[in-house]
Amino acid sequence: MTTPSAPQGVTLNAPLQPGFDRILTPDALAFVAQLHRAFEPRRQALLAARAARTARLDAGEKPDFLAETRAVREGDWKIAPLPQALQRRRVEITGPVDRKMIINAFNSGADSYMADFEDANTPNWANQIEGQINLFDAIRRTIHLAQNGKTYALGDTIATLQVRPRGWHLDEKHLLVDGQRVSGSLFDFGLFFFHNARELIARGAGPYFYLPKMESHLEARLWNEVFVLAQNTLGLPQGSIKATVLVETILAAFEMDEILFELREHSAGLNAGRWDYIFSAIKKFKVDHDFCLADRSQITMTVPFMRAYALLLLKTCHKRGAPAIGGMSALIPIKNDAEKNAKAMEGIRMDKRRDATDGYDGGWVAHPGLVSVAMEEFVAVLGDAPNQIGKTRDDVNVGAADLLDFRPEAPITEAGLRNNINVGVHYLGAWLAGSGAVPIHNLMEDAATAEISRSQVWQWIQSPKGVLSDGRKVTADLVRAIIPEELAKVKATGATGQFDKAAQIFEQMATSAQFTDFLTLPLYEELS
Ligand SMILES: CC(=O)SCCNC(=O)CCNC(=O)[C@H](O)C(C)(C)COP(=O)(O)OP(=O)(O)OC[C@H]1O[C@@H](n2cnc3c(N)ncnc32)[C@H](O)[C@@H]1OP(=O)(O)O
Ligand SMILES: O=CC(=O)O
Ligand SMILES: [Mg+2]
Repeated sequence: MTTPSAPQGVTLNAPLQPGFDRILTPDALAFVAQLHRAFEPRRQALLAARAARTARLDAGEKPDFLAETRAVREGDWKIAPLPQALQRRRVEITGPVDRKMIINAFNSGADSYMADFEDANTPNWANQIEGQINLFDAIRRTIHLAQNGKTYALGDTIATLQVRPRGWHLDEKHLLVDGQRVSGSLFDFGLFFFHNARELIARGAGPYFYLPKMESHLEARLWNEVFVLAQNTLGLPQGSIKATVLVETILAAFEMDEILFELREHSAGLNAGRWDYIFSAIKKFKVDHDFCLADRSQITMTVPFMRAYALLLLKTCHKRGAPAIGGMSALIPIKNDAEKNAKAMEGIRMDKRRDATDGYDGGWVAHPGLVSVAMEEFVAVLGDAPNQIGKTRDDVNVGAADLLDFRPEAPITEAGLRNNINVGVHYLGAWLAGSGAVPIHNLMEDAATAEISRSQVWQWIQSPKGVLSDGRKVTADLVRAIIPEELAKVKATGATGQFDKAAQIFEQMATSAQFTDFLTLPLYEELS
């Protein structure tokens, strides 16, 4: 519908539930429309460039560091100084923008909190707008909640807020400008920035963001231009915005210096987004018959290509005076099983110890129950220091071949195949029902981890190397036979979700000859 007060050319295709008008004001919509008109052609051109690059990779091209940006890599420059609020980021908690979780995350004891409109979130209309309302209230400290006999409000000391808008590939179909869907990135960023940038600055912090799933420095340049226009429009000083880029695609790993350089006035460093990174490696080399990774559980941070990526990210950041933030272990606290829980906590401890010892300035956790364990590991290395950006890693030497050293290839097991199918069906079903982050088999699953599961099944069917350790080839027929069995197991957990529909979509995505670029693209079209 076009509301009477909607700006020229702006159409809202969704119900205005009570309170939504606080966010969807005519001025805020006009701001998003301004961003759309300024940047949508570039977004589309960059998405087309992704597709063209994919076609070249499918034809056998191997990524390498860019010849045309050698001067940037070899130049002596640093990012702009960090604001006080982003100097200390030893533990960052992340989570969906649900009201209770927002309050819990702010109060968790973490230095920073990344409110997630991306991997941990189903971008249905209610989640997107309620998430904006929740953040609006939290920033002004008016947020509170009474639920299940408990009351929730912000404590005196809260984490520094960072917000992750959706990636460039996603649309927001409920807002049309001049008849076109707007970008999900610009919708999430635009509404948040319009309402909160000034307020955040007045409260001693600023509009801080995490930027997901970029594949090139040109995509970072687009974000930088968005920031410049946004700051000018609101009359805020250039450089007020700070953004940390997730290096979570294999192609971005070849352009880390360039990404920091593009955003240098607005940069708050890089983060090693491990799960999307693994997914991206599978996606970009999906038709390379020499490439086929083992069971998902085998692809840890210490396998050759992941270790190379983590060290190169760290070295690149510190050379440029930028924070290097570690990614997330999928381990979460395990209720009612002390032994398993102790093992999970030890896993978290080891993960953070490795990052801190390597030189990372902080790392992500998925759950408030993990903050103190992660903090202990960073404090053990950093002491009172806010970060260890001064620890340069000139000893690290990572080349293209190291980033592309895709091992291990074995084992691929029936248990691994079943687990991928089970997780895929469960996650897709939960996502369709509105939950973008779910505990499955005692692990955090979100859009990035689920992407690995479903893309591995696709690749194991397509690749000659997709052979189980008992000698059976993974085939579409085998996968079709297993799906109903795993669907029944998912339903038997009593979890909430649209699992029958999820199983259909999973089967289609896993067994069709064509690879689906992002699982969230077809799923989004299923949302009303
Ligand atoms: C690949 C990536 O992009 S990683 C980043 C994206 N992923 C994420 O952010 C995942 C964040 N984590 C989560 O969503 C959740 O921890 C889950 C879904 C994995 C598990 O959630 P639950 O099953 O609800 O956990 P659990 O029951 O143990 O929660 C205990 C309490 O902690 C709260 N909690 C759990 N995780 C979080 C979180 N990340 N932020 C804030 N509060 C949280 C719960 O709301 C609950 O609160 P309550 O006691 O007041 O009711
Ligand atoms: O966004 C983080 C990731 O690991 O993916
Ligand atoms: Mg990710």
